[in-house]
Formats: sequence, structure tokens, C-alpha cells
Amino acid sequence: MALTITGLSKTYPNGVHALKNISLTIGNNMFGLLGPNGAGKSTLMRTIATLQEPDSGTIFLDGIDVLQQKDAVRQTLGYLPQEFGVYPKMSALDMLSHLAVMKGITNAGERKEIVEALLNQTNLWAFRKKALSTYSGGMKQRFGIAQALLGKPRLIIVDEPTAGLDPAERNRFLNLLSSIGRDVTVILSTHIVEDVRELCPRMAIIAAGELLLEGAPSEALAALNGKIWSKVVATDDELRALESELRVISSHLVAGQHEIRVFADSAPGEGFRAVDSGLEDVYFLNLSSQSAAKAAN
Ligand SMILES: Nc1ncnc2c1ncn2[C@@H]1O[C@H](COP(=O)(O)OP(=O)(O)OP(=O)(O)O)[C@@H](O)[C@H]1O
Repeated sequence: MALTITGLSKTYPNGVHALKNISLTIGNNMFGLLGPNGAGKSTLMRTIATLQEPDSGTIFLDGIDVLQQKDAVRQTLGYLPQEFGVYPKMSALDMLSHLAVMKGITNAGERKEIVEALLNQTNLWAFRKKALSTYSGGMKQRFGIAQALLGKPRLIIVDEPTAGLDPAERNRFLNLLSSIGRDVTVILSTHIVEDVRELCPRMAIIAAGELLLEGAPSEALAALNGKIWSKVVATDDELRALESELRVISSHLVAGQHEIRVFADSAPGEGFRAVDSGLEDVYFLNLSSQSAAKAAN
């Protein structure tokens, strides 16, 4: 399966330029779309899911013209939106059966089999008769995956699915996604770097509507090898001074002191130690390069 996005742009009526000439190819397996809030991820996801129109550009899912052949896309696509509404009083079993009918699974025997299999796959079988309003965040998200899998889609889009989940629920949800990703292409949109690091053989970073990077996380990490340096900085003044001289890509407060990470080809000065690069470095470096480029313009 290949999803090929070419020159996609979108400006909302209020003037926000949410997508700027995005071109991207997404193949099999899990693909991570990483970006901060407001980057344009949901706009891109909704456009692929045929729920809104771009101003220009094309999207092809293998031979299907996504922007023209919406019914054909919907038959092969599962979507878990950021805000996923259900009838709260309905049980998972009844809601999933209802959604299955809407997906065109009209044969009662076949529907029962599919619904039961999906509730088992998402570990919700024991809770199938409980009202959805009683579900935890993680259970709701797993239910969201069950509904996205109705109709055997080849492509599944999940938009910020782990935001708000506690660590155990998040873990369980990511395991579920990864098992699905073996058979189906999954696009995982997220602002959480670890989600991508743990699951996705390929990724893209977008911010302010622009594509900043596309590739394998391992390659992006390798490109930073030996170029990330760390130092603990005692005062705000020293931090400001270093920020004006060096490419400081991130700074965390650790026990009241700033621990900074700097991008540089060689040791940037006294007190710096070489550290392993992480995907967060890739992410913050790309975001800071974009801000610096904008400031220079
Ligand atoms: N319907 C809309 N009308 C006007 N502006 C919009 C609309 N939807 C999104 N935007 C704006 O477009 C930009 C991209 O939003 P989008 O929701 O696609 O980003 P995102 O990466 O999904 O971020 P978030 O996780 O915060 O939703 C933001 O500045 C947002 O405020």
C-alpha cells in the first residue's frame, strides 16, 4: 500500500495557513506524524480521511484518487479522530454493532462474528455490556480502534490517540497499535516523541503547516551522532549567554538547574559532555531551525 500526498495546501477562511505544500509518501507499516499543537496534523488527517477539502494538491491511495473517489477511500480506511463521539449510554457491543451496520455489514451472523472478534482483539470483551460512559480513557481509545477496524481497512489513521492516557493505558494502547501495524498501514499523529520512537519505522515532522523532515527515526538519529552536547547551567544569565552563542536545542530544569542540550560539530566549550542523541533532539532541532529561519526572514 502507498499513500502519496503531493503539494497539499490549505488556508482556513480566518487566514491560518494550516498546510503549506506538503508532499509525503507513506508505505506499509506504522508511520508517525509528529508535530506540536497547531502544526496541521489534524487538518492533514481529516483531509486524507475525506472529511475536508484542501485548496490544492493531490492524494493517491494506490490507484484511488482520494480527493475525487471518496466512497472508494472510505471503504478502505479506518479513522480514529481526536474527538471521538459515541452514544454514552450504549454498551460497547451495541455501539459497535450499530457502527458495523453503518459500515455496510448488514448480514447479522457475519456482523456478530466481526464485532466479537474486534472486542476480543482490543481486550474489551469482558466489558462489552458496560455503557461506554463508564469506560476509562484507555478503554475508550481501544474502542475507537475497534470501530476503526470495522470493514477490514488497509489504512488506519489515528489522531493524537495517547494524549491524556496514563502510562499503563498508553502502553497497552501502543501495543495494540503495533500489533495492528503488522497487517495494516497505520498513520499515528502525535505530539509525543516517545510514541513515534517506540513504534514507527518511518516518520515525518510537521510544524506550522510545513514538512520539516521525512525518514526513518534511526537515520535521523544517526545524523546527530557525536553532535549533541549537554551541560548543567547554574544561572539564568549563563543560560541566556549560551543561548545567544550556541544552538541550544532544549533545556530542562533538573533540581532547580538548567540542563541544556546543544547541537555542535565539536565540543562547544568548557563543561560540556558528549551525550547520545535522542529522537527529542531530532524533533527540537528541527523545530528550532524552523523558528530561526522564520526570525531571519
Ligand atoms: N476549522 C478551522 N478554522 C480555522 N482555523 C483552523 C481550523 N481548524 C484548525 N485551524 C487552525 O489551523 C492550524 C492547524 O490546526 P490542526 O488542528 O490541523 O493542528 P494539529 O497539529 O492537529 O494541532 P492540535 O493537536 O492542537 O489539534 C491551527 O492554527 C488551528 O488553530
